[in-house]
Amino acid sequence: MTEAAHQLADREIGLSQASRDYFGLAFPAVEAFADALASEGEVRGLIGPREIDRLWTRHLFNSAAVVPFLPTSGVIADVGSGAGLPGIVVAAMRPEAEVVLIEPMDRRCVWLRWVADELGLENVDVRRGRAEEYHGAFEADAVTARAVAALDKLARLTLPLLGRGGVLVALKGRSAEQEVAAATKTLRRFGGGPAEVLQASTIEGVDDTVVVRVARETIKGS
Ligand SMILES: C[S@@+](CC[C@H](N)C(=O)[O-])C[C@H]1O[C@@H](n2cnc3c(N)ncnc32)[C@H](O)[C@@H]1O
Repeated sequence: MTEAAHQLADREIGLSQASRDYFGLAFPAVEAFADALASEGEVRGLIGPREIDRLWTRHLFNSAAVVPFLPTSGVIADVGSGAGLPGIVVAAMRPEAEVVLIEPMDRRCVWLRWVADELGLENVDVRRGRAEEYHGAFEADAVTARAVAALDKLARLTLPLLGRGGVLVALKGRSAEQEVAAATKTLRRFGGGPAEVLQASTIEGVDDTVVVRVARETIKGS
């Protein structure tokens, strides 16, 4: 192992411990979710073995970064939840909200229902299907998404799920600014206001998570 690799590993372990301490104290269900992903989640093929070592720093901590941008109650939909990122983390940290997890793959829905039940998260509602199938079915106060599609496509999928004043909070990476530029027309077409690219952080000193936030300002006919 090179010196740089050692330093990186130390940083990962330090951050994992800090994250685990923080979530373990404040949100025990997030810690229980980490344990479930690392055991049953790996067995069921929901998460790769390589990801287990960076579960906190790359996945849970990253997922938790959306939470400060979300309302404390109302309906929050997570589109393309997969293994439950960020949806299950959001449900654990926003216990007063109804969290709707929209996921087309049956195997993933079975997992999401199992893990929500295991963690005692009564505010989770798993709906199998594509986001498009739920347009007009309900009006969410917020929608979250991580690693589902570039913003242009994501806007088409998610903005119609929002009521007026609702917010899309998407986890993004370094391409966020370019995605916003490419999505300008689509955002306007679906009633979105200006997209904000924000650095998000739940642990001091770590700010490499990028969140794109868009409010739905208008709805056709209103
Ligand atoms: C790359 S995975 C990301 C999963 C999870 N959000 C994460 O960050 O680990 C993308 C997920 O989006 C789901 N998906 C793809 N198209 C979708 C759509 N139109 N509506 C809802 N979910 C969709 C896939 O089934 C898959 O679970």
